[in-house]
Amino acid sequence: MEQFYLKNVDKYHSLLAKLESTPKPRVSDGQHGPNMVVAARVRPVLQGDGFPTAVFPRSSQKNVADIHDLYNHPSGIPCLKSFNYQVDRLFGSESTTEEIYEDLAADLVQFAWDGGIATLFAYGQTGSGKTFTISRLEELVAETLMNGSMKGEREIHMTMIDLAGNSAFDLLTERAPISLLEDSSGVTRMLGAAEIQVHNTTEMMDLIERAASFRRTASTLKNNASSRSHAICRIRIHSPPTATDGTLYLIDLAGSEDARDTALHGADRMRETRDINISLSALKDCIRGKALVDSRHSGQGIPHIPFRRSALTRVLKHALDPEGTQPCKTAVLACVNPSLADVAPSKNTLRFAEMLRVLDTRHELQDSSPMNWPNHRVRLWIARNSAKPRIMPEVLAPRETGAQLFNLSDTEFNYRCRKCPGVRAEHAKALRLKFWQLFVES
Ligand SMILES: Nc1ncnc2c1ncn2[C@@H]1O[C@H](COP(=O)(O)OP(=O)(O)OP(=O)(O)O)[C@@H](O)[C@H]1O
Repeated sequence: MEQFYLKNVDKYHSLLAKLESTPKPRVSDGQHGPNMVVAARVRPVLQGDGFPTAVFPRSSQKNVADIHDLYNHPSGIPCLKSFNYQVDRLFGSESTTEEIYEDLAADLVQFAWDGGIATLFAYGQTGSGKTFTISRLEELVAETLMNGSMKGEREIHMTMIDLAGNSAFDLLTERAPISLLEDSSGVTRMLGAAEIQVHNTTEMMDLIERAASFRRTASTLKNNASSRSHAICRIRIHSPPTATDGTLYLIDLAGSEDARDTALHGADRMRETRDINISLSALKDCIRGKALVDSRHSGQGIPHIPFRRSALTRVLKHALDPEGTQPCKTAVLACVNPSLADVAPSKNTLRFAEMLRVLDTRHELQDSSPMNWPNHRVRLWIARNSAKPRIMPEVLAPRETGAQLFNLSDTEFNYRCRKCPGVRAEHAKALRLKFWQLFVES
């Protein structure tokens, strides 16, 4: 495939030049939940990449990224295939890690300082900038915790471990193996892992550097020092005896590897890749399960959350358990390599990020009578539910969209109402009247 892309780079540029400068707007699908943010970072094209960028953050919609792939059409004439993905926050190639810290991580640090469990994951294909981002974030966290700007006195304790398959290693004691054992309250303890108290930024940075030097890496096609394990940095913030300890996790997940690379390295690497994929899939289910409960999507109680499926989710159980008593917040940063040759894994990464998003419906449930909805919310409902394929209010005149909904049979209308989170069947009639009122006015 790389050969195909290389051969057709000029064609790719000419097809891009012919693209409409303002793509059709993607319907905004609402706000993220209170305790979960899914962001993406597109790293710059690096000198050695050798391919043009294929991932374009939209200027008109700040949280949408377009990917334009070059498709090897059976007719022999390459053509463009475009895809778009929506996240809660998108950081383009010019964004710095400092901006990401301010926008995404600073809130988590404060949350952990105040006694909550805050977790930040960096996820993405190999060579997409996860380690680059997490390392700098760790430095910024160290500066914030140690520069005296936070209110109150706390003790800071650090643990850094590495998970490869079901094995765990302590990165602060030269990769000594450790055991993951569940205690009687169901919390997984890292037995044998050192927990070191730090008193200033230098001590904290020394530990971070020491841990980085013991991280398990291997060479992949995309990255000469690819991380083949999940690195977990746990910062326990010990409060005065009356308050609960806060915890901040910064997690650099193992890079998802390309099938070509796996094929080159044989059975061991394939097993390793399989383990990584199992743990990432379990993580996705756990994060989503918790976010669903937090956003009150799940009316039928707590969904099954597969903590036991991987060592990673066992270790993080208390941070992702909807039944846990300590408040939790999670941020996921999907890292993307924008190179044209990496379009397939970039699409996978952004699809994974989209799957993690759970939109907040709490306000809808609190105020579920559509007669009380503000007009913008009615329009959003129409955009989501008016027809298949969806009709966007920008594409069709509002009166026409409203009329189309109004003219549906009762059964069809009720069916669509039931599919919309937060709308109960008994409100369908009110919703219908509201549409009529709105569109007669418009
Ligand atoms: N935002 C960025 N700006 C400049 N260079 C970057 C950026 N992000 C990543 N890089 C560079 O890209 C290369 C790959 O980055 P990194 O090792 O962080 O990837 P990774 O996703 O952790 O890969 P793996 O999963 O294989 O460990 C490094 O040389 C890094 O310096």
